[in-house]
Amino acid sequence: MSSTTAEISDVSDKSAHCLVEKRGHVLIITMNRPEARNALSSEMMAIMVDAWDQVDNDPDIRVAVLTGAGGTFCAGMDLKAMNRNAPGDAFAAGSLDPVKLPALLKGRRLTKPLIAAVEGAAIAGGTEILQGTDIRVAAENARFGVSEAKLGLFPLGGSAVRLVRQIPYTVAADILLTGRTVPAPEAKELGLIGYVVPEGEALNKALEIAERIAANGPVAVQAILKTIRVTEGMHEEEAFKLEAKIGAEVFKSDDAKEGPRSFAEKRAPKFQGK
Ligand SMILES: C[C@H](/C=C/C(=O)SCCNC(=O)CCNC(=O)[C@H](O)C(C)(C)COP(=O)(O)OP(=O)(O)OC[C@H]1O[C@@H](n2cnc3c(N)ncnc32)[C@H](O)[C@@H]1OP(=O)(O)O)[C@H]1CC[C@H]2[C@@H]3CCC4=CC(=O)CC[C@]4(C)[C@H]3CC[C@]12C
Repeated sequence: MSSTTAEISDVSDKSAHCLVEKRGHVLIITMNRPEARNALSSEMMAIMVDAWDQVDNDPDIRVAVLTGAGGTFCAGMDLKAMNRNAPGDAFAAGSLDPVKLPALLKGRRLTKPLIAAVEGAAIAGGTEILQGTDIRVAAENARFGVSEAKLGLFPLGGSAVRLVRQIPYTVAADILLTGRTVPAPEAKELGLIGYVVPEGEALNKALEIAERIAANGPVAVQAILKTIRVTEGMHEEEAFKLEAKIGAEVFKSDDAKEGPRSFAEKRAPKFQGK
């Protein structure tokens, strides 16, 4: 039995706004308010932060998958709750600092790969959190957008900074300023997502990718990810120095010995993540 199809080892309270499920080496985080199209609630975001901590701190977890329940990824911030509790008041009072929004992976990135599995709408906050993921799979019916401006809001989930770094400038500016919806095929063409799969298949495809990553050497995977993160935006020469430092450490690991040994012995590697 593969790691992701192994018996579920931990499933959180099914009525919670976010479900966290460990399958083998993979942690699946499911935004779970389908009746509100998985709009972000305080409870949901608190569970997400705990899940990110679990991903980073549990050495047995090698990959994480973020998805939404009920055929929707996420409809962004809970607009009804926002009416009751305007974020502007909290900003004015200084009780909330939007420089870092760890739930949305703004100002915080995971040390393990995070794969997004998107069905249906990923709107506003939904597309904002998507930009904090590493690999993105979407169903044919998926649609994206950073629609905050349409509501007179600012995309404080980080898109005004991040989107222009992830897709071509003019398209990012268009998406941010018009708030228009981007269908999955266009998102794939832009490189905002990497895979388009038939409706209902996003999670399966994401788990298939997760399994491939989980089968690789964890020390190498995490070092590659770290290098991508820390060298982002750096001059090449400076970046290569950091890359060399991080990369050379990998060669000291047991995993780096096990890989070539398994090849010579004509068997699958058994990586320990050390
Ligand atoms: C600013 C940052 C982000 C902002 C936003 O995301 S704004 C949200 C924009 N979203 C939208 O405009 C999408 C609205 N929804 C739709 O268009 C459609 O529902 C859909 C296309 C998604 C689906 O269509 P559908 O036909 O299938 O379904 P419907 O019939 O329309 O809906 C079904 C049902 O769901 C309800 N629904 C849908 N969407 C929402 C929603 N977004 N909110 C509430 N309810 C929704 C709909 O009403 C129907 O219900 P019914 O009862 O039947 O009517 C923010 C990102 C992060 C924030 C920070 C987080 C940390 C902080 C904490 C704080 O306490 C506050 C400050 C802050 C720092 C916070 C600040 C703001 C952010 C940065």
